[in-house]
Amino acid sequence: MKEQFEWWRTATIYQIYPKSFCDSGSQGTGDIQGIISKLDYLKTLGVDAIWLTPVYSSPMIDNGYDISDYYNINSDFGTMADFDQLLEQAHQRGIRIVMDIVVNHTSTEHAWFQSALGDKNSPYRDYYIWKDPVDGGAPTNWQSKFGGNAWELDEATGQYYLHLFAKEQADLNWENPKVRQEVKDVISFWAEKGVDGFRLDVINLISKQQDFPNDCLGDGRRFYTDGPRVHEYLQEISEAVFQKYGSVTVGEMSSTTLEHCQQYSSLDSKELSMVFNFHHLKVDYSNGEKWTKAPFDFLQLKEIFNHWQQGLNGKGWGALFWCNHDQPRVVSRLGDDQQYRVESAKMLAASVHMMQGTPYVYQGEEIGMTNPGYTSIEQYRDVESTNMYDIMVNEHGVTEQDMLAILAQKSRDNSRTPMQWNDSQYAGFSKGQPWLEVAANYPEINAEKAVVDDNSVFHFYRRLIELRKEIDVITTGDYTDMMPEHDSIFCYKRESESQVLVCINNYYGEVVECFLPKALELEKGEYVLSNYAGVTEQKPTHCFALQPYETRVLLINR
Ligand SMILES: O=P(O)(O)OC[C@H]1O[C@H](O[C@H]2O[C@H](CO)[C@@H](O)[C@H](O)[C@H]2O)[C@H](O)[C@@H](O)[C@@H]1O
Repeated sequence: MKEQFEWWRTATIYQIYPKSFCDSGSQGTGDIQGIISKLDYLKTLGVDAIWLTPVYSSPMIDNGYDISDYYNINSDFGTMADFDQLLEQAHQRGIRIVMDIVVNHTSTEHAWFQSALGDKNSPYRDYYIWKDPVDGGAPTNWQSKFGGNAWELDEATGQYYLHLFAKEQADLNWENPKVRQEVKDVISFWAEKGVDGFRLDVINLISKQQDFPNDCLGDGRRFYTDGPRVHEYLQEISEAVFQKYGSVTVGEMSSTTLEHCQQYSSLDSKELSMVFNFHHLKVDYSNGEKWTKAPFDFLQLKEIFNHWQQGLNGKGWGALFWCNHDQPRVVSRLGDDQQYRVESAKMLAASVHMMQGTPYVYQGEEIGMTNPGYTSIEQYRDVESTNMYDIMVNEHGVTEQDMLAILAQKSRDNSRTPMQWNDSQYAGFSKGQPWLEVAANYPEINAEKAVVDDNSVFHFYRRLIELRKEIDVITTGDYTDMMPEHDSIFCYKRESESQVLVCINNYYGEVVECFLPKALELEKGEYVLSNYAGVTEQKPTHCFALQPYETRVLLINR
């Protein structure tokens, strides 16, 4: 079958957020030379590819997701020569490079927008989405994902432009064929350089319902999420660029559905290789609201995994992940980042890495980095966090103390703290003061310590990455949740004609008894991985006690 020859189905991809990864000097922000200096570390971890979040020219209102020039490197990160060196050095080590492409919107400092602003006759006016005022105000009640109305007035022309994110991120008008041609040109430029793939930012938002109705039920997302022409546009770009260059592609799908994702990532590769969806990361949203402080719903988490694992099997392909630059650290979120930090970080890792899909590891996840526990609004830098703080405190009457507690759980800055390389000043991230405060636990939690400790979270991830290449059923097997009703164990089975793999996880800090069905042929089985000493030497049994946050991976060769 074709998919057996696609490298990314057995690969693990490492996400780098360059601003926070490694500074080769003392400016306090990471750079490309810093990344090059850590390629051997990534080689030791065993990852197949790096997904690099945006390094293009940008005013950095949204840390690079506001691009002002798609053909240049942001001077804070280095030069095009540095980028070419990174590509060459990564390739020399057998590591591929996946670039982030942000084409739902551009920065308002992009030359196209600068020409369009204030001039209805600009050749670039129709590159963006402009509307006349309605009743003297915004054209619709759609909300920006970063807070407030999604339309901003262009005073010179009296029209509004659409921005689904910050007002400095203007949405492109994909109805205009010239915009689609520009997108193809941009992607071709990087593919020609030898870049191996692309991660497409919020790509399912590019097609808006053209009558732009008010949303009396919500924030407007139903009129542009998985919109009317999105599949047509993706097929057009794929045919012109991705298929031509053999690029791997992963689409970030905001608030999407399984049915659309089956089509985006269908096995005929007409659109994308795979998709990110975020439903499993909303199980700690109270009534669907992100800006709340709530415990996670364990049964709902399992239901979501079951829905997506079974729904994509044989129809599409998903990315497997807990962490990225928009999500809090998973060990703080779903694990125990104090007493059982190491055990819970490993258990959470195993529970997604043994599923079907392509795992993504976000920088620092592989050493069990935690949320920093900021206590003051001055410590935050993220545009979404600071906007929402103002809105919740000044417009919704949330107390400052409550909002700080919410940010400590939900802010995107939780994952953007500098990478903890060693126990020297600033965690070895930079010789100068970092742009965002380092988490105070870096003397204990850092890469240097992890690499020399065989029992570290780092070596557990390394083993997970290896197992994916050694055991076929991890890539190909069907998925069944064996205990969907259990209130603390997540135990699922992967099954092919020749193998059965069972991944058993205790999601809580108490010992719990686990009973495996008699039908499992345990006499042919062995434990291939565990986060507790001595388990892999044991013969599997049908009944045993699972320790706090214990994970066991059991393989049965039929
Ligand atoms: O939570 P969802 O509605 O499912 O959306 C998924 C994520 O979408 C946005 O992330 C990406 O686009 C932003 C604008 O370019 C950028 O700021 C972000 O860094 C990108 O990853 C949204 O900002 C995230 O919070 C959502 O998780």
